[in-house]
Amino acid sequence: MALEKVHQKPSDRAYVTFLAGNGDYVKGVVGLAKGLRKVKSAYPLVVAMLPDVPKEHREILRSQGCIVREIEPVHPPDNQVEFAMAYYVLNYSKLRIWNFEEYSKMIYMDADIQVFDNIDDLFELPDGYFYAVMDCFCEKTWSHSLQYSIGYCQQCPDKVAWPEDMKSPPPLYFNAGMFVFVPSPLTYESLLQTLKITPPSPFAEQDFLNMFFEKVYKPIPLVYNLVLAMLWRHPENVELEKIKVVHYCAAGSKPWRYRGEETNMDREDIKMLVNQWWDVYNDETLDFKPEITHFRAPSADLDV
Ligand SMILES: O=c1ccn([C@@H]2O[C@H](COP(=O)(O)OP(=O)(O)O)[C@@H](O)[C@H]2O)c(=O)[nH]1
Ligand SMILES: OC[C@H]1O[C@H](O[C@@H]2[C@@H](O)[C@H](O)[C@@H](O)[C@H](O)[C@@H]2O)[C@H](O)[C@@H](O)[C@H]1O
Ligand SMILES: [Mn+2]
Repeated sequence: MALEKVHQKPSDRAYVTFLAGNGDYVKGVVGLAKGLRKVKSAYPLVVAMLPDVPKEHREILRSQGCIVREIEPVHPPDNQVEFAMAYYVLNYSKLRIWNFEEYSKMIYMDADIQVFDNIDDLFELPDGYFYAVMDCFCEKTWSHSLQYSIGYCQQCPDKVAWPEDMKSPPPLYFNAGMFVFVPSPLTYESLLQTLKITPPSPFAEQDFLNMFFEKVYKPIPLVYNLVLAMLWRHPENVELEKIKVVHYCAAGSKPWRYRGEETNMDREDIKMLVNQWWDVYNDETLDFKPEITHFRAPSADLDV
């Protein structure tokens, strides 16, 4: 009796993260893969990885159901700028994801992000905009900026107004650790060509993406990307129980390296969020189980 295989509908939507080096960010990717499974996301996780990611790490990610895609690095033009973190120069390679044209829409998330509630609804947002959560300028990492020296932050624009004698406040600025985008060869080529003539700046590809998408950037609520510094910089803007996505980007907050010693890392809410990350990472019931192919006999015409 012939058996027909029931196929899952192939998805042209996916989450995508970025992995470089042979360090411990691979733990972040495993955590993210398990977190997306825990919230029953309908879409796979693609990992855009640089050639320097070791075979062992690639196998770990494949065994967790990740779709592994090797990308070539993207280097910014030569520059004298000091990046806010020296390793940020790596992050320009994120731009390769715009070339994943087999996907109609993707959600990018850093490997130091965890998803605690299903956010698949973001895939239904109307095309034509670049969706991401607004960042905060109050951390010392921003000390190079005019905003920081004035004490201005877009998270509380009325607290310290932008000086009258200076031109209008800076355009809304997003955190590039999470965004909804449409892969497109045209956009990809334009990104790479524009990068060649754009002097690098302290927040590397995040600054570049903010400049590139300025006119189409549409903020989405911070529940979709809680930049941890918001907890102590703008607690009035945060309702922790409603947060869907946590971004462990504050210094010392990477769960897999957490020691609780850096500034603000001894906060109870930080300890709770780090423990929640570990609960997902250590939960073996969330490990990937290769899909059992469902076979079903074609509906036989019963002789009655
Ligand atoms: O050694 C590294 C550094 C960074 N990343 C990737 O680049 C992203 C951006 O770096 P990071 O999250 O540390 O920046 P932050 O959001 O903390 O500024 C990470 O989440 C990883 O996806 C990586 O894979 N290996
Ligand atoms: O390469 C630049 C990076 O810039 C961003 O991180 C920053 C930013 O959020 C600041 O506002 C915080 O103060 C800081 O802690 C944090 O590291 C993105 O998260 C990351 O993906 C990447 O684009
Ligand atoms: Mn990050």
